[in-house]
Amino acid sequence: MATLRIDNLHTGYPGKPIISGLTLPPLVSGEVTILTGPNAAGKSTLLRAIAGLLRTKGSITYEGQDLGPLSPQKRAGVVSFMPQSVPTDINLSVIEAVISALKASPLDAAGDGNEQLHNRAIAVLERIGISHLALEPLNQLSGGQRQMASLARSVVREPKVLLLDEPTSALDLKHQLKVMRLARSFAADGRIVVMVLHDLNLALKWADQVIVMDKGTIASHGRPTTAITPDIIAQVYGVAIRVEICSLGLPNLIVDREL
Ligand SMILES: Nc1ncnc2c1ncn2[C@@H]1O[C@H](COP(=O)(O)OP(=O)(O)OP(=O)(O)O)[C@@H](O)[C@H]1O
Repeated sequence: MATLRIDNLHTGYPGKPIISGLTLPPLVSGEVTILTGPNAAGKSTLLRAIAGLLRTKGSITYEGQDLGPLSPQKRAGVVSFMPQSVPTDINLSVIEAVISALKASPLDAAGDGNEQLHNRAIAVLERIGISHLALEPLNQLSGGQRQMASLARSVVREPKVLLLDEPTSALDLKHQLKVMRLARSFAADGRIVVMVLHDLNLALKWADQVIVMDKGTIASHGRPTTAITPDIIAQVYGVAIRVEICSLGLPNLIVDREL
């Protein structure tokens, strides 16, 4: 079992510290961790820091190896980050965008020729269920289609750690379930999957572990029904909720009122 450890992490933006001394529970391969919490809690900042996109102090280790000193290329071979907003100005087809994510990756450096890169990209589009969009220009896709294409770009490098920032925010109900099922299957491949989600019902039903962040710190963590309780949600969001077990035996969150 591979483990990502984040200890005493400090990060933020120039002149604007957001996270100061954060230690996360271990993130392990095979598991989906859902990171949730109010707007501006620091969730995206945390993912960006793990991805190596922000200056950090403290330690981020994968399998005991400090990721800090790795070159961007080596780090991208370990960690892949799907950002919240998908660029709309890329003048590429979906398949070209997925292949471009592979270029300069360790898989490319391993000497795979263009045909292998193309086949790898097609296989990912098929797995994600969007091979019919392969030749569509990225900038002419719907928001949800673009989000699925962005997911393809983030997984094509076969990262050990997959960081997905609100990957379901533009998706209809069916595609939300599809992405949650895919996230579980990426974990089943042996990856560490971390997703930022606002939908606490998806978190309750699909996560192995939930981390609730608030103001750059951890408000709670653990198995979904341990981390998401009426007390924690009242404290962090100022909202009264109930968690009931539905007829399928799954936890279901009902929002009652603002407090
Ligand atoms: N590029 C940036 N430069 C400066 N400050 C930033 C930048 N991006 C985010 N911030 C600030 O960092 C804080 C945390 O933002 P972050 O995006 O990490 O929150 P979040 O928990 O992901 O929020 P949301 O749920 O609204 O997406 C906010 O106060 C925000 O204003």
